Amino acid sequence: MKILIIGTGYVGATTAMVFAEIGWQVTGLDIDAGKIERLKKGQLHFHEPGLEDLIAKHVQSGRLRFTTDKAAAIKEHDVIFLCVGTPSLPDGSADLRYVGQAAEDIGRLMKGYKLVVTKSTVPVGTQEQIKKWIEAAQQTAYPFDVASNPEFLREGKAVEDALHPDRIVIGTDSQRATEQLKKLYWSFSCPWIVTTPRTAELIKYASNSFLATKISYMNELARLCDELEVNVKEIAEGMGLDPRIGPSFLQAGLGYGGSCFPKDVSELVTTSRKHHVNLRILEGVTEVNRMQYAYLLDKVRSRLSGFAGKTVAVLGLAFKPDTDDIREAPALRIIDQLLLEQASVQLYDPIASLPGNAAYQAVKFCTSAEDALKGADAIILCTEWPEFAQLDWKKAKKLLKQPNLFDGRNMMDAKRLRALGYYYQGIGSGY
Ligand SMILES: NC(=O)c1ccc[n+]([C@@H]2O[C@H](COP(=O)([O-])OP(=O)(O)OC[C@H]3O[C@@H](n4cnc5c(N)ncnc54)[C@H](O)[C@@H]3O)[C@@H](O)[C@H]2O)c1
Ligand SMILES: O=c1ccn([C@@H]2O[C@H](COP(=O)(O)OP(=O)(O)O[C@H]3O[C@H](CO)[C@@H](O)[C@H](O)[C@H]3O)[C@@H](O)[C@H]2O)c(=O)[nH]1
Repeated sequence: MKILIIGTGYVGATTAMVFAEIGWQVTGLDIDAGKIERLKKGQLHFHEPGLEDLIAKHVQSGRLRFTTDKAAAIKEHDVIFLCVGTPSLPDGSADLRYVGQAAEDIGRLMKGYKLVVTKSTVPVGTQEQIKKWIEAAQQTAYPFDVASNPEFLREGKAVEDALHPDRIVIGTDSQRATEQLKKLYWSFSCPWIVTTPRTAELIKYASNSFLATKISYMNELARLCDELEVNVKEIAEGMGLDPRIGPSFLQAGLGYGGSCFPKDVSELVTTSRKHHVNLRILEGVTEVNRMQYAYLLDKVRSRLSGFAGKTVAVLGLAFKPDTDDIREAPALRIIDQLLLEQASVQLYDPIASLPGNAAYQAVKFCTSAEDALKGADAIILCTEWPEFAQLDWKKAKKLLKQPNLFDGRNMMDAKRLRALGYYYQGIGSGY
């Protein structure tokens, strides 16, 4: 079986690598010629630890190739994975235009049986819609099957997650598709869930929304911790030792960002409303997350008695470490607000950069953390890059105008920094 991956972003490039790694012949197809040119040379167009080396290895061996030639690619491959983006529409629901375009291409250009597998995160009922799009575009009624196979990898840990998944979920009504997918994933020994397309689609949204719920729960609790002079990190530790709760996703901070949680929670809430079901917990999760950055910013504003004329060092831009992805990054909301309130912003991130638009012209993008601290009245830590913990904070204090440190990721040792003379505030850092 030859595998075609449509869309070579985070999920597509990683999926292509995984199938090449277990021995299949794989082609990546994208409409973005710039991305394909780089991938052909074994270069990645985003930052993901370990992925570029593996892609380069398989490009060199000839097991992995990349193209923009839709007609040839669709004709030559029996199994096609859809890995295109599904961003949010203004009403919060998923924009399926890229999925629709890819399905239409498949219908129009197929010349024999195809198995079309959706890895993109898509709303419940999308497999039925994909079938209709393909059928509508077909000139000859070649047979095909569709299947949902949601992806659970995390950015920054994509290689590890994709090569060692904790489950594989397959949603299809076709026995032939199930058998083909089991053959494709031959080397994986994790649990399998084979179910209906709708169930598979909902498992993905339910998983992301539950993880987002854990985070918002801890963020709300952190606000109470601040009032009660209790440290939320110790609460998380105490809770996490209960195996029914588990230690992960209990870190309070600036809230969740990235290309998945915000849009997926929003899609599930929007779809539910269309079915006259109000997911009140998830509405609360979204609301807590929306205001979490403002919670920290209020503390900074109050400490500085307003932002006008003040210099603020923002450390970290990416929505989390080990990625250059800034989609829905809390740091962006913070920078927007600081600029609005006429602060001077000095920003540093080890790999992420600001969008090139005029709104951010006023931000001084620095080449080191130390550079960003020079003359600052306050520091806001927005991403828990390890290099920030390793900074010489004693020396750093001398660079600052005022030693105010606001830790949006609760990553620093509060006692040590206070002993060094910093005014330190985390989120729910309590005492
Ligand atoms: N990023 C993640 O960590 C992650 C994890 C799990 C699931 N997902 C889901 O996977 C999907 C893809 O996410 P991503 O982050 O990889 O997106 P992305 O934006 O990084 O990549 C999507 C790619 O698809 C290409 N594309 C769009 N339309 C196309 C078409 N008709 N033909 C060929 N290529 C086309 C784009 O040019 C782009 O390169 C989304 O539904 C997302 O929710 C993402
Ligand atoms: O305890 C925690 C854990 C995470 N976060 C934040 O939550 C966001 C998302 O983090 P993470 O889940 O690690 O990153 P993603 O790459 O967005 O991965 C999520 O979204 C993907 C896309 O759907 C899924 O495939 C993954 O399973 C799911 O973890 C980030 O802003 C983190 O800073 C917290 O604030 N506290």
